[in-house]
Formats: sequence, C-alpha cells, structure tokens
Amino acid sequence: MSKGFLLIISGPAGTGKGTVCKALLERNKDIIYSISATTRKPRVGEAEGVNYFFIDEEEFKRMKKNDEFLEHAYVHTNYYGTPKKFVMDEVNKGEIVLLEIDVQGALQIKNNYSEAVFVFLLPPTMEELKNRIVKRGTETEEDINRRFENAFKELDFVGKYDYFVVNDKIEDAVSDIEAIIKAEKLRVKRHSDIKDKVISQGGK
Ligand SMILES: Nc1nc2c(ncn2[C@@H]2O[C@H](COP(=O)(O)OP(=O)(O)O)[C@@H](O)[C@H]2O)c(=O)[nH]1
Ligand SMILES: Nc1ncnc2c1ncn2[C@@H]1O[C@H](COP(=O)(O)OP(=O)(O)O)[C@@H](O)[C@H]1O
Repeated sequence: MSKGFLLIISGPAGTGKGTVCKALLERNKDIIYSISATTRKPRVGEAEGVNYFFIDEEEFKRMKKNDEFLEHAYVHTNYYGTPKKFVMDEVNKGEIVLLEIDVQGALQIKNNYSEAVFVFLLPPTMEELKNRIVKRGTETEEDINRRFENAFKELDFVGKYDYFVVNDKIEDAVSDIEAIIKAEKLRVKRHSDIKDKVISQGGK
C-alpha cells in the first residue's frame, strides 16, 4: 500500500468542484473528505458537519490562535480553514485525504507539505463558468459578480499546480482525477522499500 497523501482540488466558483468531488467520493469509498470550517452561512441543502462546520468569527479566531488549522484563508468575504488534526491523522494512517480549498490555502500547503498533490479544476469556457454560478442559484447578484471577478485572479495560479482537469462532462473529470490518483499511488517516493518488498513478498 502506498503512503497517505493530501489531494488538493481548487478552481473558481462554479467550476464544479463540489459536484466533481461528490461524484469522486461516491465512486471511491476509500478517499477521505476533509470537512472545512467556515464563517459562511449555510446554503439551502448544506448540512452541518457534512459540507462544512459552520462556525462564527469568534470561534474561527479561537481555532486559528490555537493553531488548529492546516491552512486557512479569507475568500469571497468569509473565512475558511482546514482542521489539522483530523487530516493529518488520516494521512498518517495511509489514507488519501481530499481537500477542496482555494488557491491561497493550496499555496500554504505547498510550502509545508511536499507530499501533497495539487489539481486545478477548470471550466470548459468562462461563459459556461458564469452560466453555472448563475444556474446554481445560491448567490445574490453581488456575490455572483464577486465570484466571477475572482475567477480571473484564481486562474493566475494554475501554473503552481501539478495537474489540471477540465470539467466539461462530470464523469470525464472524475476519471481524470482517478487517473491522477492512480499515477500518484505508483510514485516510488510513496513506498518505503520496494526492493525489500519484492524480495520478501513479490511485487504485487
Ligand atoms: N483555503 C481554504 N479554502 C476553502 C476551504 N473550504 C472551502 N474553501 C474554498 O472557498 C471558496 C468558497 O467556497 P464556497 O463558499 O463553498 O463557494 P463556491 O466556491 O461558490 O462553491 C472555494 O474556492 C472553496 O474551494 C478551506 O478550508 N480552506
Ligand atoms: N460538468 C458539468 N456540467 C454542467 N453543469 C455542471 C457540471 N459540473 C457542475 N455543474 C453545475 O454547475 C453548478 C456549480 O457547481 P458546483 O459543484 O457548486 O461548483 P463549485 O463547487 O466549483 O462552486 C452547479 O449547479 C452544478 O450542478
């Protein structure tokens, strides 16, 4: 079995990160999803402890002060952070842990965890991106415009990522991420001693 690692997925609002991650997790029961804490208010259909841990600003500041976040960022007027203990315990057990986080958070992890894998999810076109944010119907016009403007800034960071995946058809995007995971599991650095293993128990 390969060592555990962090799988980071970022992309502009409306690209389909939530949709693609959900489908990926349904098809791959062994991947663990990291539930972030946020000061954003829940959307219709979102549940506490499923999509996010919905907390207030005071609690967020307390967690930050206690060094409870692996990374954290201020995105589209709200705070978001990844609870550290849960994620690191799972990685240390050998699990793949999926983090759906913004580019600022991804860069913080890049500087501290060399074993992490970075995937940038792209929309097929900017027009389709706008359509998807509007179609989702969860934001005010002001929030939609802010997210769309931020999309252009976020795209500047694609060069910092290891892989890009275009979310045209959901199933194709999921298959691409599965291919990335498969390749990453075969990295020599994710196995402690391949030669010894082959000699003692064969290469399988
Ligand atoms: N840095 C960081 N970003 C997060 C975290 N959780 C979610 N995000 C990002 O925050 C942004 C806003 O997320 P959300 O409010 O769910 O809105 P959406 O992008 O419109 O679906 C997205 O780019 C998420 O990937 C986190 O724990 N840390
Ligand atoms: N491949 C796709 N084709 C068409 N619509 C999509 C696709 N992926 C996601 N969507 C839709 O686009 C909207 C935004 O998706 P969502 O997963 O909420 O994006 P994000 O989490 O990146 O903000 C949702 O209404 C979703 O159903």
